[in-house]
Amino acid sequence: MAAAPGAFSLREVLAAFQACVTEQREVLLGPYLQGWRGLVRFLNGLGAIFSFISKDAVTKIQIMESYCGGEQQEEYHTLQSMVSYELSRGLVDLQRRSSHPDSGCRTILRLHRALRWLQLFLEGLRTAQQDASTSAICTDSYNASLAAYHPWVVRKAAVVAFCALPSRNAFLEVMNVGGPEEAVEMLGNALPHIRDVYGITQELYEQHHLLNLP
Ligand SMILES: CCCCCCCCCCCCC/C=C/[C@@H](O)[C@H](COP(=O)(O)O)NC(=O)CCCCCCCCCCCCCCC
Repeated sequence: MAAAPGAFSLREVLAAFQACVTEQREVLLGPYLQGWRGLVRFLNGLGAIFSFISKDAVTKIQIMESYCGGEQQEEYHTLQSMVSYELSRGLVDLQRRSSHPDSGCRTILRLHRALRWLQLFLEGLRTAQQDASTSAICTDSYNASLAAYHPWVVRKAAVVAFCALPSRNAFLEVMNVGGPEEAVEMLGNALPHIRDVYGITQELYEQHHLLNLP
């Protein structure tokens, strides 16, 4: 079953991550942020209990959009150009947040860590049994990724919110990609692109010692 015309489908959202990587293996920030916008829209549709998560994601997307549409927008065309621009101009707080608390580098790092959660979650969702618990898949993915960077109170609130997630099949249904088999197939096609974006970003941040920005 195809998604209704005009309906919001996660297929396009995940396709944005495919459009991120150029032939030169650079990551385009436009489609990257577009992908995140779509994910947040999807998250909002899951219920108000997730709004503390989507608010934080929106704040970070907006910070990035203001750079990408601002005076120095050329420098924010790709992740690579952003890193070299901000580092060469001393626009990144490396030890503690002070004069540049919202640099592009630290803001993308937060989304990058969340992308690892997304990758693990989608992999879990794709390979789990039909009757698996989405909230257990989500909790496991979170504990194996983002949780390490969050204080206790955020971890608690996140795990409580995950309990509100629908069952695996209902979740695949709200993705609006078609039936569960089609959704699983779409995830199989989308995941290599998400992994690719994650891998390129991770390598770039490692090279420049940016993985622990405050
Ligand atoms: C489907 C269930 C969705 C669960 C989402 C899992 C992620 C849980 C993250 C909990 C974040 C809580 C909010 C606060 C975060 C900040 O403290 C923290 C650090 O920022 P700071 O250094 O500026 O303080 N921020 C972050 O780590 C960034 C979090 C960004 C989360 C974006 C989550 C978007 C989720 C999109 C879900 C779409 C699911 C699609 C599946 C088919």
